[in-house]
Amino acid sequence: MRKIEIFDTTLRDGEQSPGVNLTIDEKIEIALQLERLGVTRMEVGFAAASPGEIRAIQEVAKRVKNTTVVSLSRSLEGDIDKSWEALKNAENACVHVFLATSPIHRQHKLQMTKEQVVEQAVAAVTYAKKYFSEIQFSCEDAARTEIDFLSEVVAAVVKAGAKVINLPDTVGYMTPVEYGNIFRQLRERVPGIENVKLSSHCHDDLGMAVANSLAAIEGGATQVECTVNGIGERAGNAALEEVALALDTRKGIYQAKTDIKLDEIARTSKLVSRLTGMFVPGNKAIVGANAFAHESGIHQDGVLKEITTYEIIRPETVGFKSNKLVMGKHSGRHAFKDKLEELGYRLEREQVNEAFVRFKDLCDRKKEVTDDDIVALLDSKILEMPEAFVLESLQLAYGNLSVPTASVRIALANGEMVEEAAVGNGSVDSIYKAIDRVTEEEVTLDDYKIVSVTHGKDALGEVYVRLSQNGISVQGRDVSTDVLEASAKAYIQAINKIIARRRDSSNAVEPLPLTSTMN
Ligand SMILES: CC(=O)SCCNC(=O)CCNC(=O)[C@H](O)C(C)(C)COP(=O)(O)OP(=O)(O)OC[C@H]1O[C@@H](n2cnc3c(N)ncnc32)[C@H](O)[C@@H]1OP(=O)(O)O
Ligand SMILES: CC(C)C(=O)C(=O)O
Ligand SMILES: [Mg+2]
Repeated sequence: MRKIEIFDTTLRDGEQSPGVNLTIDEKIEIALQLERLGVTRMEVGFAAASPGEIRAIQEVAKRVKNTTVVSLSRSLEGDIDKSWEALKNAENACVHVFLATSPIHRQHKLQMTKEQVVEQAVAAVTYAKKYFSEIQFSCEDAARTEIDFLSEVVAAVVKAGAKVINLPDTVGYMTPVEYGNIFRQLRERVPGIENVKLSSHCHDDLGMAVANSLAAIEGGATQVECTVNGIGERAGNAALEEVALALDTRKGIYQAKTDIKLDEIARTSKLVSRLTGMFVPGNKAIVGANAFAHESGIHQDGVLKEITTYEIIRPETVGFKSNKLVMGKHSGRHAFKDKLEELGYRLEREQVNEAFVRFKDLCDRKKEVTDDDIVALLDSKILEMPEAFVLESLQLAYGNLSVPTASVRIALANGEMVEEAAVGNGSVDSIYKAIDRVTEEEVTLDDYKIVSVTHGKDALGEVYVRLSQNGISVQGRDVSTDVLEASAKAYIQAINKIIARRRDSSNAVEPLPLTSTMN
């Protein structure tokens, strides 16, 4: 079996998804889960993008010990210096230097000749050696680069000291046969290529990112770059979970294995979805809500007789748990703690107690509490920030022929209670106007999404909002059986985040309340 290394770029290319902007704490959160998932490398950001990005990479690098932490850099000394600043305390660090090689990018974007591209790529790799023992070089838009020139650039950067060569299909243009052949041809043409790792990086513009990644493996790649849930620039990147499961399920074909702990996939997917606000469609392979659901009679008959008639992967394989303990109002602390451990959380006694109170509160509102409900409760707790405002109560007067009126009672940090009411163009609008009157914050609501995270009439609804104020953009989320309450809490959480960011423009990292002990 060949070993395939998984290079996760959820925190870099994944964060390039429009509307996604992770805080430092959120990046740490996801990074720790990626480490548990078993990725070989994780690209945490692009250090030169901002001082906050450098701090995020530094904070992740402090905590992650078993995975190589990567920062992306243009082929510029200044970018490489910043990556070093971000990574110098990492246990295992790698700089990922890139330069576009295709004619379109050379001519229109870089306005450089072939000779200048080779020269700048070599100079960058040579400069990076000053700091880093592990250097990955990417020929951006490799897939649309003339094969002779691609071979020339790769030969030059390998000679200069690059240890990993990544050949991205930056715009998702390739077919599997074409992309696999690029790897085959480079292996034939470039002297010394057997001494470096070859890596794929595929985008999903034509829906072929995973197929192309697998074709790259067949062509000789030993590293695959991908993101959780396939998020990323434009249509996204190859989905990590799909690559991992394709290799595992069809090992007879690919003869390859990864270090991915498959049963951590469901948890990782949920965490990334919640923190990025990029919801997973129901029909998404491996992690969609319907990925293991059988709806039609003939299928149901088949799986009842023999599960493999319609199921090629067991849900447990990727960490979807079967409900062994039924949790509800009559459950005690022991059963709850057992359930948390079954779901993969290892919490301190105090944290269990705190979660238990929230669980009991939910039981009063919901007949049966499912595993998803509990994970949602814990994840919403993880997101809590220092609170300038706390919603105490919410009342809404609504009728289909009258204007909705919301009244809110909100606790301020000094303990004072403030009440306000407002009318609006709908229930949510009236709630948000009443909250604005209390907080006196001028914010713009850039995005509002609502999804059902569990099933049934009393299902938990998750609300996601994105707010901005003077260039600061934050997300807020909350989960509740009452979507209007969740809407109010998500909005207040986002306002609290804006205040925290503004107050602490140096952006010191808050200790993580729960997940540092999540298993
Ligand atoms: C395919 C990918 O995903 S690549 C990664 C994309 N990710 C990002 O861009 C996110 C982070 N980016 C940023 O924060 C900003 O773009 C920065 C800080 C890096 C640069 O900002 P600015 O200095 O304002 O430049 P801007 O982004 O407008 O333009 C990019 C410049 O870099 C140049 N450039 C692009 N790629 C490279 C490269 N690999 N090496 C060297 N220069 C490059 C462009 O030609 C352009 O140069 P010009 O200003 O001389 O025309
Ligand atoms: C920076 C590179 C690796 C990239 O993201 C791409 O080419 O898509
Ligand atoms: Mg990319």
